[in-house]
Amino acid sequence: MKDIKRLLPYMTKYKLKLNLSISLTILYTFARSAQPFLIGLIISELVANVLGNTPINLHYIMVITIIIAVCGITDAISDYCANYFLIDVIQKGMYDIRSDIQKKLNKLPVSFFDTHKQGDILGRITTDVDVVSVALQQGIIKIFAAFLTLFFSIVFMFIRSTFFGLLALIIFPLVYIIYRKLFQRAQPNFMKLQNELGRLNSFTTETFSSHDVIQLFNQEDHMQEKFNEITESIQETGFKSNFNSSVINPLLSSLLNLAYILIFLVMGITVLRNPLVIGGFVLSAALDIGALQSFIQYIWQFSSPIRDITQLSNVIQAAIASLARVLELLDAKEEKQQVNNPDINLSDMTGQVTFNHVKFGYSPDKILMQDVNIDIAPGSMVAVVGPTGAGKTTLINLLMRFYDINAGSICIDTIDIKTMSKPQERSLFGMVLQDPWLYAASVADNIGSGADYAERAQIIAAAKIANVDHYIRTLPEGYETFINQESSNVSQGQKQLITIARALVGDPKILILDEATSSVDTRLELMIQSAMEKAMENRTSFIIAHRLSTIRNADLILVMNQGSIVEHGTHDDLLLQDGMYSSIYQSQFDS
Ligand SMILES: Nc1ncnc2c1ncn2[C@@H]1O[C@H](COP(=O)(O)OP(=O)(O)OP(=O)(O)O)[C@@H](O)[C@H]1O
Repeated sequence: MKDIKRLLPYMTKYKLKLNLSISLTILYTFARSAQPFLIGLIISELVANVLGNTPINLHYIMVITIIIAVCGITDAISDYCANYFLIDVIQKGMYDIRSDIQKKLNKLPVSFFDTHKQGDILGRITTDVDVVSVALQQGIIKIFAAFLTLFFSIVFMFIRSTFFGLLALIIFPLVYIIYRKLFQRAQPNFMKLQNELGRLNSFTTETFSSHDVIQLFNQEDHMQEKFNEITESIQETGFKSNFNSSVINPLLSSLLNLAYILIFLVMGITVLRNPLVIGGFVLSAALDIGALQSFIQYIWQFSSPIRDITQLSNVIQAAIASLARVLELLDAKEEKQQVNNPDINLSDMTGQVTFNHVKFGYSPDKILMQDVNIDIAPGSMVAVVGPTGAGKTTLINLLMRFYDINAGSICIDTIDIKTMSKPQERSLFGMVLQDPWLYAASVADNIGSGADYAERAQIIAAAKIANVDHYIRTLPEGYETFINQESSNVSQGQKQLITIARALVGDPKILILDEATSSVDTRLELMIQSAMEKAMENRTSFIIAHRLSTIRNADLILVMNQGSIVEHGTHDDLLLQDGMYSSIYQSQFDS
């Protein structure tokens, strides 16, 4: 219930349309419920005229018939319009939820994505929001209309006969108790089902994105087994939840039929014993034929809204589970919003970097870096090397403040990076990641995204430094060539050059290059190497090097192992030390 309340602001934002929809629903359910009552009035009048041997009161019958026609037309038109406005409100509400999720994702810390799988997040934005939207669309108006129809029907029944009105009311506590019991039984399974669907989403995203690797390592059978395990669990929880939910409808229908039989029985008795007197109390006079006809119609009509409510039970239960997953994402702890520090003049910064007694662990109980100290002069080229898992990427992650350190400080130009806002700090950096990721947009937009408001001249200048201007000009539409979703219309090496241009477009003070491990042909490799060398000129640069041949000219080489800097110096110094660097270098040289 608390979760459903959280949805309300998304709907009430569109107050006018929502109120219109609610008013029109009240109108059409009233008009619909009035019809049996009005027909009953005509029948009563006809019967009274025939039995009393009086002429048929045509005027009365005519007036009521016109009212019935007006009710019928009002019913149809307002039903249509109520749906129209409600669907509009719901779709706008879902749009708002999705954009809130998108905004939220931008505010979440990097560590959130370490613990939440991509496919699962994707499922929450797409499927879960959709399940909520369908339930609101199919459910909310039907359930609201169902309750109103029941309410108005009872009101009309009471107008005709208080006793039978009361009798009809006994159905409701019965329906409520059964519905609540079955609903509670099915709900945990619906939650499990939505989570399992999230797991399937993650699994398929992972397998599709690494399809070639799976085939390369003959992992198809293993993946198939994992897939079967998830889908079997979905099948099992899907059966349990939907079966429990689907039992509600037939069970309630049987009970309703029993209740009707009871009511008809009492009606029959009142006709035989008029008035019905129990224990000295006059409970009821027999209904006349018109009233009897209205009652029978109302009682049969009861089943329709009750059936609507019960039939929608599984849609609603699935939506409650999906809503919980959506809200969990919306409630995730955000990174603190930071304001730019006005005392910092970014354009005056030189790119000097220091790490002072930095201590860090991805989790507090597993410290990776105990005491890292580095001092890098502005404009130096720094290479970070070391075996896999040594902490090279972590060092960069900390410098970029993707994670906060446990102790110590990291400074740029003696200013602790914690005193800057993250956007302020990150505007000092250009970054070339190991995976040269491009998004579906033109080449120019891809390069331009490396800076705020990059002009065409800046884009071309960056492409020239990155040795990629000539290649771009040979493309069918030059800088306007559209790079497709998978970036499959540019080669791996060309992608790397474009990402170098992207990193340079904002003329950053500090450049980070995570050297790609995948090999490209020798000519392209030379082009990439020369692009990187040009890119590093006149700025502080960090290069995570996998091929030591690229870093011989580095001003400083940091050798990392198990989170610590175990050696540092120039290439020649380190070879003389004959330590870890020397042995890594030797092994690469030998191979
Ligand atoms: N997001 C993370 N959450 C938890 N542990 C992590 C995370 N990222 C890295 N680690 C762990 O931290 C250690 C250092 O990892 P890091 O990625 O910095 O190494 P690396 O030197 O860059 O390795 P490689 O050369 O293989 O890229 C490893 O033991 C790794 O398992």
